[in-house]
Amino acid sequence: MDSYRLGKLTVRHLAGAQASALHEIDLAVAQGEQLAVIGPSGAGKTTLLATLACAHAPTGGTLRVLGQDPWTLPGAARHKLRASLFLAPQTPPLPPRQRVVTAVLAARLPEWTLGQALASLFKPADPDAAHAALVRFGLGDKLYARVDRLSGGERQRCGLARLLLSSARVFLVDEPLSALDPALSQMTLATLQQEAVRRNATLICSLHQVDMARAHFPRIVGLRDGRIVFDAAREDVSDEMIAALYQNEAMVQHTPEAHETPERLAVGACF
Ligand SMILES: Nc1ncnc2c1ncn2[C@@H]1O[C@H](COP(=O)(O)OP(=O)(O)OP(=O)(O)O)[C@@H](O)[C@H]1O
Repeated sequence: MDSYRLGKLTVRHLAGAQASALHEIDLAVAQGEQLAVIGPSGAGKTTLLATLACAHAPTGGTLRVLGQDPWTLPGAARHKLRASLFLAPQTPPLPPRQRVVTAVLAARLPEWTLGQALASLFKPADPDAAHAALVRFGLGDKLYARVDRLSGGERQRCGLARLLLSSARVFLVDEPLSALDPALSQMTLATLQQEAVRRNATLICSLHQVDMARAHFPRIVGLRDGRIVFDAAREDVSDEMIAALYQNEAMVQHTPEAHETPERLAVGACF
């Protein structure tokens, strides 16, 4: 079964300008596939991941998630579908005063009753599982640390450790390496990819590190101005395609019109 099938999908932010954040996106992703989404700032990567996580309703086109249309499902069924999708935002929403163990175990909230959830706030339900997840991200010594005492990179990996405790079949990870040094970046990406393979989960990861994307992901989607510029196997992605994707429009040479010549401007400036 496909994890995703998008047809001419368009998304507009309510508070945004008139332009859509995603414009007529066609995309099919098979279960277990691993792909990186790259593109300049503002290209729409975060919006795409949030839409795939069913956090944003599209304004046009079609979206099928694990064979279902999330936005025609009743609320309870959509909630159940969302539990199969793990969205790891770039800045994980971890309560600052909470212990790391509690924050990581919160990944199990969708499976718990209210009583179990409340009990785990006072006595963590499964600290061994939380510890094992943290070890895989190099945070084994932070189990009982307070979240607000973690560095930015530690907090980011703490958010990713939650993913290991979830029962998700799709991992949607937004710029997981933005606060990490090169060695931690390698380890973090390897852990995410190994876990995805282990449970045959789909991994869709937005990255600013183009070299990491090309080195580690078999499929690369290039996004710019809310549109897919290319969707290709990594061996088919050339340096020219990358350069065009990131080409800065502001740097494009502007040929002045006759009335904008320096002489004319100078005369105008004198008077
Ligand atoms: N909540 C919002 N309300 C209004 N507009 C938004 C909102 N979030 C994003 N946008 C706009 O949607 C477009 C896509 O933004 P998005 O955050 O998806 O890009 P991105 O590729 O993830 O950028 P970055 O690499 O800088 O994180 C941008 O023009 C942005 O200004």
